[in-house]
Amino acid sequence: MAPTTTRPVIGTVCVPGSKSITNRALILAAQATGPSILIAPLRSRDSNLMAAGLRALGISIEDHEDGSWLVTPGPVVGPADIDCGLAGTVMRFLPPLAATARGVVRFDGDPHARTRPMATVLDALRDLGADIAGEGLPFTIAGHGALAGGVVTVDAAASSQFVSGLLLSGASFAGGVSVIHRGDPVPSLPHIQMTVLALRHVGVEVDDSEPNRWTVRPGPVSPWTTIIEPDLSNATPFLAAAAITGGAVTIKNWPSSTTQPGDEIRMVLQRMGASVELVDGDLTVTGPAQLQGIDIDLHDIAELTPTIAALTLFAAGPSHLRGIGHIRGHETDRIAGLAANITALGGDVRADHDALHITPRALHGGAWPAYADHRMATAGAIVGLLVPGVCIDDIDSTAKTLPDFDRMWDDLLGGVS
Ligand SMILES: O=C(O)C1=C[C@@H](OP(=O)(O)O)[C@@H](O)[C@H](O)C1
Ligand SMILES: C=C(OP(=O)(O)O)C(=O)O
Repeated sequence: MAPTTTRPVIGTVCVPGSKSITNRALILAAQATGPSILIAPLRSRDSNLMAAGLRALGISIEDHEDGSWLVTPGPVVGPADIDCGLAGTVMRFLPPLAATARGVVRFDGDPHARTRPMATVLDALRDLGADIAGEGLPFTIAGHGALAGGVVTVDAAASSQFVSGLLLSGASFAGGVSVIHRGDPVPSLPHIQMTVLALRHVGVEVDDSEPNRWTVRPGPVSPWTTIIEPDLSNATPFLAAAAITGGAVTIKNWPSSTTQPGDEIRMVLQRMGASVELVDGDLTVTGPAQLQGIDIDLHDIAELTPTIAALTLFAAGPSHLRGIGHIRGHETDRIAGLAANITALGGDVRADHDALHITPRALHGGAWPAYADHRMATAGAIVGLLVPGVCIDDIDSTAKTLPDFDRMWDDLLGGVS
């Protein structure tokens, strides 16, 4: 049962490392010319699965007591069985590296993972010289110890991760890789920028001067000792708690500049009427007496949709969340899931093929299925703050990126700061 509150939520939260940065850093460290240290990496199901997958391929990843990971690269070898769980970053980022392995590498994942879009990555790898059986999870790569690489055309309208995955291992392909996108606009483009900047950081040459074309030159990857930033998307439910209750929540160590699209929550909350202040790495959101509705295109920051949808339920007027068609391929069909859950609580929501239109009205308690989706679960927790009797069936789904979510949420509501 989601905890409710009758008073403004006030407190301070430290959010663990970014999923997107941790899993990029792991893939890059696995290809480096020497050991890398990841300081404060995310330790969650998605990042543990990435680490387990790399270990299965022969990469050494040592756990240190302070929570850091020492990654020592080695030859990428099969046979290996890789569990992707429900992690998009594992299922799209690891196969390109596995395609350079010597030996057979089998991939599978959770039941719903088998329905997430995957064929684009596998077809692209085939075009680049890989020997693959399967069209989606489960699939098998018969690695020959090297991948030719070269130019490949993909339709990445369903996920930016198709592009990021190919680029992240491109320096290890014999001919590098040039990825050309043809199709509707690529969603979550800032996540590709995150990939490009991470590659440059480890000395890989990337040309992204033309829209919809990214070229990675083959060459060495430098070791990377880095402190992983907090996960800004995972910070959003805590900020939402302040925004809807007229409270004030501070997130520690908010980066002053970042490649994480989650940073855009500042703009969203401001547009909805909250006050947002970033001082010396502390981001504080103070909720207004009344939030305003918002009409916004979330194509670039679609990962934030569940949190923003929850916020809009408590606004003064209607909201329109547009450009989010591809989130039907996320952990669950998030458009359908949000629409069903909001409707079940008495809410007024209309789902288009690529948008949610929400008009606030009084809600009542009821079931809020998580559909194994961490962000659906945290969206339910936000709603439950002000709607007594919201029952989230699977709060443990938050372990995908934030295993401690329920304790952190309770601590915040208990006024621990
Ligand atoms: O590259 C990444 O780390 C991610 C890219 C985005 O995927 P999509 O492009 O499929 O939205 C985002 O939603 C996901 O949470 C993480
Ligand atoms: C879309 C998400 O995850 P994934 O990396 O599994 O695609 C997400 O975390 O919101």
